[in-house]
Parts: sequence; structure tokens; C-alpha cells
Amino acid sequence: MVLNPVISKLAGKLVVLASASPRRLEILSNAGLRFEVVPSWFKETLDKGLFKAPHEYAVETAKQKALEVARRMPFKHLKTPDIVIGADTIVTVDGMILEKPVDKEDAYRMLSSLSGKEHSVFTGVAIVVCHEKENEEVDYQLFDFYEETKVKFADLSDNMLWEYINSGEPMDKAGGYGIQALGGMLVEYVHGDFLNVVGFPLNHFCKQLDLIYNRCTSSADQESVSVRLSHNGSHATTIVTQPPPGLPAQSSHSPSSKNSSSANPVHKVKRKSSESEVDESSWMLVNSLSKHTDAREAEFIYNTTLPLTASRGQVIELNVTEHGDTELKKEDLQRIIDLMDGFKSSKALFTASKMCVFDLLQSRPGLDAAQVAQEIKASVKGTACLLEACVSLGLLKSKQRACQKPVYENTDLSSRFLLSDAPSSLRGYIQHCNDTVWPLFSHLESAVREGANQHEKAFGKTSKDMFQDTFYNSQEAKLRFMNAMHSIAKVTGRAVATAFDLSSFKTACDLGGCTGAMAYEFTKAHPGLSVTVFDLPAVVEMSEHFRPLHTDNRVSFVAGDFFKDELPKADLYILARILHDWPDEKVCILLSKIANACTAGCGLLLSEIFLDEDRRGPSRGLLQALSMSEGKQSSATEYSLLLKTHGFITAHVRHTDNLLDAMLCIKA
Ligand SMILES: Cc1cn([C@@H]2O[C@H](COP(=O)(O)OP(=O)(O)OP(=O)(O)O)[C@@H](O)[C@H]2O)c(=O)[nH]c1=O
Repeated sequence: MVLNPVISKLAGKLVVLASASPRRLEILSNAGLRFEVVPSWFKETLDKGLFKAPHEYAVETAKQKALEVARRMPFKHLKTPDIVIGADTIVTVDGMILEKPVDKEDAYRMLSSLSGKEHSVFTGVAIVVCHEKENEEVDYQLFDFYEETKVKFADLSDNMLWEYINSGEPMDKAGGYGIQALGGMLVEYVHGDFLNVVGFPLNHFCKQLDLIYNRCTSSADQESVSVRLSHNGSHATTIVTQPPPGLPAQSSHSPSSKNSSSANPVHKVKRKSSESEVDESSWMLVNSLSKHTDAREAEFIYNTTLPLTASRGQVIELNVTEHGDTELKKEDLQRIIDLMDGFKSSKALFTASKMCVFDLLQSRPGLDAAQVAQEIKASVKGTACLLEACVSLGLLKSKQRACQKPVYENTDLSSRFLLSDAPSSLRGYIQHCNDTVWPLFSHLESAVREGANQHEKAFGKTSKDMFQDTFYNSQEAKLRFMNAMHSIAKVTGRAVATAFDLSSFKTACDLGGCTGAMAYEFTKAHPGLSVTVFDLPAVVEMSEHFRPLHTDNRVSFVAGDFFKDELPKADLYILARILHDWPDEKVCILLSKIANACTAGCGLLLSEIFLDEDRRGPSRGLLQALSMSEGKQSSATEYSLLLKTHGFITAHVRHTDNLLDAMLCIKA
């Protein structure tokens, strides 16, 4: 990941470090950050046994520290910070989490457990971005990540340990040592970020700020960001309003006692003078605020973590050279070139996929251009160009022995996503992009001028005719469309199905669930759940072609029209990639029907691309809107407000880092 300037982006903002650690203060001041220190009152008492991995505990503690300060400041300090940074450092060895020792004996116990061994130091970091609104409400956006560093201690004698403990250094430090001072003597090696051990992973923090404020753009960046950050635990998207493990759930807002994780929907906090008497614990703080807050004012904030694949940049920065000239930065030039050439890359991918190049090279790797040309019935010259272009795009690998022609094989990427029969095959969707989306986009200028879709220009038929054609006239067109939906559902299904704890639901109905690909992912992920796929009769009939070999009898199909017919009864309704396609009136009809079919406590799981709240990304959603379907793209808040008008309260929002995001709502 290319790191862009970040500290300067915070100039003029009220940045608050929610930590009493002198080391964090020093690390951040040395980096040139200007900030205030407001130590958190959050007590580090979360039940460690409730976390699956130690870093989750550190991240959750960091979040609670930062949120406590973010919520307290408007009342106690009478000012709202722009961003609050919280952190928590822990040491783990032999499955134990070591925090600061409570006394010398405790320090001895910790240090002797580290002697002669390698251990991990995790620092969880939370960045809370506060948005104060005109009505004095404050919205919080939460970003969090963690960093792990491995440290190996030498074998330490008891004398050495006690001499070190008696220096007094261990007492305010996780694991009972300070690597930056006397404790450095104990250490044989460090693998990873040294500052992370000291208490703050500065480099990862800057990368996170870069994502938040600069939104890195080149495809190379996107890849390395997702790899690096997911490797080291960035972007946990836990909902901030959930009580952390170990803290009590609030029952008064609980829409369903079965689902305790959705029990605390209080998020936007409205300032009132009467609310200044608050408990020190952040969760209790939320509770006490909610007591004073009118239920209608009590809304949600969303954990709108920015997706890793940020939009490609719109701003070109010009460097001023020593001579005062302006010079285009290399990466900016590359950015523009990538944008200009983007359509060529897409079309090369579509064409190679349509001509079955990837399937061919999977069954017969090592063919040269002439051999591929013969198999796909194309010219040698054209095929050679296509194969070389695919190599440059990372879709194929070429090998060449001296004096021989290059031969080609698939890369891992193409084997994973581009083969017809790969479990995560996107081939069906790629074909849809080529055959349907591409012609629409070639009339984009007209679409922009007219504000309407271009089906008629692109296909000689109006949108409605096209729909009819797709579904009722041509079997082949129908299959192609279903194949596209099937491939997307297979790739996104698991992420959507596992986004929430759905154990309290026994029956679900996937509305417009097409081939059932998503439904199967739900039954796979939730052993107690049965799913009914509800779709048009023609779709249900054709869905036979897509049934997995070993069908799961917890998935069944019912034919009907969700705008007209009665919906099958279920505890949970799933709407995946449905709403964005329909105009407001139709959306309203559908949501009313679902609301009528639901009793209190029933769920609605909505899955779409959620636009960022400021509508600056992700590009995927904004570009999709350009095809001008009758519907529109919306943010999580917009969807949430829409659902609220139909009686659904948003319990969780999750940005999955897959192609679709998800929102779980509960019928009040
Ligand atoms: C391993 C190690 C840790 N530390 C310090 O250990 C404290 C951890 O405790 P915390 O709970 O994360 O933070 P805190 O000090 O209680 O502050 P706060 O953020 O207010 O909770 C932090 O200080 C760190 O620097 C060092 O200074 N050097 C080291 O080598």
C-alpha cells in the first residue's frame, strides 16, 4: 500500500487521544500530530473468556475507551471532538492475556511466564470520527484495527527478574515490561512493528487514516491494502451499540429477547443538559442517556467502516517543484491512465471469458497462442494480443523457454473466479456485464442527458420489453440472466449469510432468491434454519438447472410474484440485491407486504451495496447507478430510514468487504 500524507489531513481538527499512556502521547506527538489528551474512564473489565481471539478483546477495549471519551466530551468538556483515538495493548502467551500487573508478585508471575519464550503483543486501536449535526446530535463512525508483534525473551534468572521488577518499570505496562527502556535488556528479538509493542502501531494507524481520509485508489493499492490489513486484523465491523461481552444488555429497547445482540438500538445521542449525570462505564453511559432520550430521538449510528476497495481518486494533486513548476505525480498520472483504460481491461476480460480461454487453459495449461487460437476458433494474431493483455492484467501467466513461443496458463485469480465450474465462478455475471451492462454503458451520455435507462437504444426494446424478453420469451436469455444472479449470489452468499447471528430465526424466505444459491449459503451457515426461495414461476421452474448435487432439504422453492401474491410465512425475510432495482412505489408495495407478513420480532435482512453516508463511494455502487435502472442506490442510513417507515428497526449494519453489505432489521 502506498502511504499518502495523513497527519496533515488532521490539521485544524480537534483530535483527542483517549489514553493516559505517556508512550502513546509521545509516539503521536513525535509523528507531528496535534491533539488533546482526555484519558478514558472505561474500566478494562471485559470478560476475556467471551472473546474468540485475544486481539478481539484488545480491539473491543480500545473501542470502549474511545467511545466513552467521544460520548463524554460534549457533556463534560462542552465540545465535540472531530476524532477520538483509543488503544489497548495486551501481551499473550500460552493462551493467557497479560495486562498491567496489579503488584510485584503479579509482575513476577507475568515475566517468568515470558522468560525464554516468544510471545505476541497486540494493540487494538479504535478511531471514532464524530459528526456534530445542526440539532446538536452527534453521529459516530468507528474504525478499528489491531497489530500483532512477536517478541522473544531471553532465559531470565530470578535475580534478573526481581532486579527488573524492583526498578518499578513493569507496573504500568502490559505484560509487566517496557521494551523501550530497561525491559529492552530482556528481549532477544522483535518481529513486527516495535512501536506496536511500546503501545501504538503508528504505521498501521497512518494506513488506516489514509483509508479514511485519502481513500487509496490504484488497484495495486487496493489489493495490498486488503491483504495487509485483513492479515493484521483491520476493519472489524462490530456494531458499536452492542454491549461488549461482559456488559449487560439493555432490555427496554430489545425488539426480540431471543436475539440479545440486537437489543440496544441507541446510537445517535442528543445532547441535553439533564444528561450530564452519567455513569463512568461507557455502556452505562448509553443506558443512562437513553433513559433521558425520547424514544423517537433515539436512533442509530452505523458502523460505517469504509470499504477497503475505495473509489478511484477524483483529485489530482500537483507537486510544485523547486522551480515553482507544477508536475504531475507519477501515481496520479497512472490513476488517470487506469481510468481511461478501464473499459479496455473490462472488455478484454469479458472477451477472454466468453471465448472460454480460461476454461481451455485450465484443462490444457501450457498452450501457445496458435494452439489457443485453433481451439477458440480465432485468428492467431488476435488471440496472441488477447493472451498478452490478459497476462498484463494478472489473469494469465506466460512462460517462455529460449527460442520458443510463450505458453500460457491461468493465474490463481482466474482459476478462482473465471472458470465455468469454479465454486466462486463469476463467469455468469461477467457474461451479463458483457451482454447487458456494456451496451447500456455505451449509451451513457444519452442516459445522463435523459436521466433514463437506454434499453431501447441498446437493445431496440424498452426496459419492460427487455424484462419480458429476459423472463418469458427466450429460454436462453432467461438462463443467462439467472446464471449471472447465481454467480453473484454464490460469491457473496457466504459473507451475507454469516454477517449476523441468526440463531434465533428458524424459517427464512429469500424473496427473489432466483436459483437458491443464497438460500443454500444460509442453510449451510445456520444449521437450524430452513429457507423458502420465493420467485416468479418461470424462475422457479428453471432453478432446477442450478440445484446442487446434494440438495439440502432445508431449501424449498415457492413460485409467485412478490408484488402481487401472498408471501410465504417466515421469521426472517431476505431481500438481497432486490430493492436497488425498483422504483420507490414498487419498493413501498414490497416492504408493506413484508411488514404485513411479519409479527413483532421477525427479521428483515437487507443486502445491497451501501453507499457511504457522504455518497463518495464505493464506486461500485455509484457506477451501478449509472446504468439507470428504475431504482436507486442508497446508503445504510437511507435504507434504515426507509425500513423504519415500514416498522422495522435496524439492529445491525455490516460492511462485509465482499460485493454486498448487509443490514439486519427487526419488526418492532
Ligand atoms: C509491552 C509494553 C507495554 N507498554 C505500555 O503498556 C500499557 C498498556 O496498557 P493499556 O491498558 O493499553 O494502556 P494504559 O497505559 O492503561 O493507558 P490507557 O490508554 O489510558 O488505558 C501502555 O501504556 C503501553 O504504552 C510499554 O510502555 N512498553 C511495552 O513494551
